[in-house]
Amino acid sequence: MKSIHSSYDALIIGFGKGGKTLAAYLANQGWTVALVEQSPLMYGGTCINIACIPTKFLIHNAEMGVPYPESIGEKDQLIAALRQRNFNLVDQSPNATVITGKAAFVSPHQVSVRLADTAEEIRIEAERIFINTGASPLIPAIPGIGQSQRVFTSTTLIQETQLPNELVIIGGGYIALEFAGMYAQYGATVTILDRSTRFLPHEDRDMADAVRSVLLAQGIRIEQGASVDEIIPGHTGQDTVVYHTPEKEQQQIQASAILVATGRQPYTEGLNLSAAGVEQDAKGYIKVNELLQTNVPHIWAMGDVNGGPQFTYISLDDFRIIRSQFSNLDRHTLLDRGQVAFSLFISPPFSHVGLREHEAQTKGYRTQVATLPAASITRAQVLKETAGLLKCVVDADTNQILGCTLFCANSSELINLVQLAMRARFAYTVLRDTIYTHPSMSEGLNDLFGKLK
Ligand SMILES: Cc1cc2nc3c(=O)[nH]c(=O)nc-3n(C[C@H](O)[C@H](O)[C@H](O)COP(=O)(O)OP(=O)(O)OC[C@H]3O[C@@H](n4cnc5c(N)ncnc54)[C@H](O)[C@@H]3O)c2cc1C
Ligand SMILES: NC(=O)c1ccc[n+]([C@@H]2O[C@H](COP(=O)([O-])OP(=O)(O)OC[C@H]3O[C@@H](n4cnc5c(N)ncnc54)[C@H](O)[C@@H]3O)[C@@H](O)[C@H]2O)c1
Repeated sequence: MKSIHSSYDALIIGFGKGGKTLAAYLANQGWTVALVEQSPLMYGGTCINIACIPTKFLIHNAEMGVPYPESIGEKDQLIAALRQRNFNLVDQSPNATVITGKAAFVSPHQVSVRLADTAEEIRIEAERIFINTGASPLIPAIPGIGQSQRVFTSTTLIQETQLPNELVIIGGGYIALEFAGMYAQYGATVTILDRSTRFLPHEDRDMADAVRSVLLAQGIRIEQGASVDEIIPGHTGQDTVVYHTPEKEQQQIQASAILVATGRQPYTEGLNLSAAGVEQDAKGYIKVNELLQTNVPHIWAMGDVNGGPQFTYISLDDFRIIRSQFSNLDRHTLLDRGQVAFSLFISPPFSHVGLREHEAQTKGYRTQVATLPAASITRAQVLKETAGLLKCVVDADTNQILGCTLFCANSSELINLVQLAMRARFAYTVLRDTIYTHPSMSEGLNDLFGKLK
């Protein structure tokens, strides 16, 4: 281990995507950098250890038919290797040091760190401080939830080596749907209990209905408007989840595992932000300006903890915003971020960028809209992945693409192509008339945009 100094040019708290990239960048520029991470099992942050990478690996294995216990073992090997690689990425730089311990502010320029191995408390000062501490699962106050041995979060469920027979998922967002698809493919009986009365409430109804029918066909039961009243711990390998429907009818379901996927909250526990005078919003997110500076000008907040969209690529873009303040590169701020695409990794993946049809109409656009069944794309037939629907929304007055939703094989790649076209402000005709390789899912864009007049 490298020796720890009492003072650094930059102190980064948390080993998230933005923070680790910034640590390597600043160290390369000759700054002295300390990166504090509370757990050796979290080098590299949430994405590689407990979120994007392990879940997408497990989803892919499920699609390939690899048995669950084997998949969990392979996943553990993969993330151990990535963890080491991420540690080296920062710590092997001569100007950067990874310090393993829990950081807490003592004053605006000083942080105490309780070292993970010795429990010793050390103090570090830094001219500039970057907070990148992420988010943690939000656990609703459901009676019995604390007593149950079968309640899991996304972090703990993917550590289970045995497949749960009956998985009940509380929530209907990203984690709920990705885990539902994955565990159903591994062979579990899956029920989603979603408090919202509408499935995928932000999506156009035609797209939401297409997703819902595919998940139902995969054997997943979906209860909308389900409010969980109680979890009753059982002694025979199952708990009882008691919930009521919008019509106030009480229902019960048996669960060998219960996944709580009801959102995530900023991770500021123990950080003692008040000692630095850093302000938080009503939900606890750290308030930042368009440069990601907090109200204390030498302290920045990046990644999930600053209340932006919770994606790894947003944390990386937060790095770009901060980098532009310490380099000769053009200034990049939150104001020029533009449209952010996302992909929900169900089978097939569901991806979106820009405005939905209902949003474009609410904003007063005169729209042209087209949809295309995924089955009409030859590549989808080749892949035997014919489920799904594609949709585009175009400004009828300017031919600009307003939004696109792709529920089809490879949509997590295709959506980046559409996003690039939107960013370049291409007319939709560019995507319609581009020569794509064959047979490819991209060719679907010829046909989708070709349906517009
Ligand atoms: C199950 C799941 C699946 C996901 N899938 C995707 C996906 O497919 N694609 C995608 O883009 N996003 C996905 N996300 C979201 C993505 O993981 C997060 O947006 C991203 O990891 C946030 O990174 P971050 O930079 O904010 O910090 P994080 O990576 O969360 O890092 C924060 C680090 O700070 C440490 N820390 C916290 N407090 C302290 C302290 N006081 N002292 C020292 N260290 C501290 C933590 O241990 C942690 O390692 C997923 C999330 C989950 C939960
Ligand atoms: N593919 C990806 O990029 C990906 C994958 C997973 C997670 N993520 C990120 O992680 C974040 C957190 O994911 P998430 O799924 O936990 O949150 P989410 O905000 O996506 O969904 C929360 C869901 O829980 C429901 N809910 C809330 N309280 C409830 C209750 N008491 N009972 C029943 N349902 C309840 C809501 O209606 C909603 O459907 C996401 O916002 C996303 O940014 C991204």
